[in-house]
Amino acid sequence: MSVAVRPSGSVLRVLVGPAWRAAPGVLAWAVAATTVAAVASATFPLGFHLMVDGALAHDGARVVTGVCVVAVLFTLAWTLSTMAAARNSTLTDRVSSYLMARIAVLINAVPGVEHLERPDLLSEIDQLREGRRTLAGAARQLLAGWQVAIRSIAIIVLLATVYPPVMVVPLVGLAPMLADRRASRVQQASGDALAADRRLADQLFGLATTADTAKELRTYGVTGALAARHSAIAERVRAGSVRAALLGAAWEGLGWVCYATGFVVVIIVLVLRAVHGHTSPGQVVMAVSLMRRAQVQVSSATDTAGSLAAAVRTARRLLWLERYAAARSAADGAVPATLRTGIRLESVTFAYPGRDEPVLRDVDLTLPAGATVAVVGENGAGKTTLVKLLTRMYVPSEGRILADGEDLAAMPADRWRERTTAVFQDFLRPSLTAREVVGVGDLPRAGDDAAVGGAVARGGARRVVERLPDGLATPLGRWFTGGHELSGGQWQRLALARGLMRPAPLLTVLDEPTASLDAVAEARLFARFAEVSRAGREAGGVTVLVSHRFSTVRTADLIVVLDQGRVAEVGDHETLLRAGGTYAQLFTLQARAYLDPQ
Ligand SMILES: Nc1ncnc2c1ncn2[C@@H]1O[C@H](COP(=O)(O)OP(=O)(O)OP(=O)(O)O)[C@@H](O)[C@H]1O
Repeated sequence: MSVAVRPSGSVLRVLVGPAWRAAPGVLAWAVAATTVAAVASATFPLGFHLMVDGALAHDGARVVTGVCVVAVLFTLAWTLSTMAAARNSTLTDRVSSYLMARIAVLINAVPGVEHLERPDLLSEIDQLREGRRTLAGAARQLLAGWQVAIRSIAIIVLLATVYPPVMVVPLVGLAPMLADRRASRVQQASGDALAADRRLADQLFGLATTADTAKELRTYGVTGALAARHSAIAERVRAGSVRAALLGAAWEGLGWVCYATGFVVVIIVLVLRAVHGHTSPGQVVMAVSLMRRAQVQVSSATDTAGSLAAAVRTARRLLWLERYAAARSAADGAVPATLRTGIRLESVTFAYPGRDEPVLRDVDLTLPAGATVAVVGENGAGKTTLVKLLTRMYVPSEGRILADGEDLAAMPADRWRERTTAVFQDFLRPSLTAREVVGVGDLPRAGDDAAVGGAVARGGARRVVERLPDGLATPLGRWFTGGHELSGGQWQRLALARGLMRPAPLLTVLDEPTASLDAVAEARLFARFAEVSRAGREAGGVTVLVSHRFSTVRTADLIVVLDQGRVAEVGDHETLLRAGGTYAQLFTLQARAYLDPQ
């Protein structure tokens, strides 16, 4: 699937809509002020014509009128332009904040995580994020374009009164505009080609400067190699950008040479007409002033066109994201209130988008209502992928997943997720208060101390909270001044408590969330999750545990062994042990290692 950055919808809506929504009053004021300032600034050379011809004809009244015209129009134009510039920057700031919020909402409105894992979609999102400021300035650029249009019309009308063929002078300005568009396309192609490298360089920089990764990187002594790799990629990005900038500058230079040639020819024609008495000296002065102003308009038009072209590209990316999110949020199937039969996977095959090789193949499986199910298998067997399908982060490439007969793919993902809870190996460590860190597991009850306290107790995190200086009100993490940092195991316990916030979930996923706990603590915690799940038996919730620890796995009602994306064995501990297959071998190996660590 290629990224569709070619929307048929209204780009103009995305260019102007955010400004109208973010600051309608400021926008209306800016349009009025810009219009009046543009007319005033374009017509004041009329005063030069009156002054020069009045002086040559010794007509004092005309000279005074000319001076008044220049003074009034010039003052009006400057005052309004200055005020409009200040308001426009407020407008850009407000639109930028609005867009930031909008982009965040849209990224999160996409039900799955494909757009956050696929490099080509990530590039689009990165460029949208980076281009946000340019898009925020679109209303300002459109106003600048409007100003240029008004001034250009006024200039053309005044030039026509001097010598009609001179009206075409502003047309010569098309050359730099076209050249500028060409330059902008060159820059965009380069930006697109370098996007992946840029992201990689950012990621390497982040790795080399973040505390989370510092320990491991220093232990392996890879910081030097990392810095060298970052420099090499950054250099590649820099060289590519410079090449594109030079090529763009060459196109722009060519456009301006064409324009300058036309300008010189027109001045020669006007001077010759004045020498032969076809044009008054005042008109020549006015025409030269107007032509100079026409040149400024062309320059503004090219600047505006360049910025608008960049804004249009970002607008198209925003439209793409809007459609991408809408297309993936269209499901309206019902989410069962409780599970009676359970969750069934029917011939599920799944390949990550852009990959040919399936990660899961022909998976047929029933996870009975109320059961605790352990999923085991070697690294890369597809356990986390199975969890991603169950939590609706992805939909199967083939086959279906049914919750009491209802297809998960037909349900709104957020509605299904409201009835699920999960704790992952790479769980969140948000810099929030302890209450919020746990409470976000069920946002509507995040401020309910009884609910949070209950989850803390069930998650085995009571002692962690008791040791905090301000209990649940203690800010955690290193981003807060005075934030209290926790150990890996303490964070993990809070993550588990978070996973226990939701009442009666239909699906509880524990994807190796207990790596920082010892085997006994893990077994105890899983038992607690299973207990919670059984306590809400009337909801029929299924608990899925991904673990490499067989001491925990053996307690599950059902054990699924995955091997290279296929279901190799299914059954309870006793059955699988008796069958003497992969599970029995792995279990025996691990049990022996525990009993005889030599
Ligand atoms: N976002 C992704 N895009 C492409 N391929 C992926 C992605 N995530 C995982 N894979 C691939 O899918 C396969 C299964 O990965 P998965 O994470 O499901 O395995 P796992 O059984 O959970 O492994 P582990 O025990 O190491 O956690 C692997 O070969 C992996 O490379």
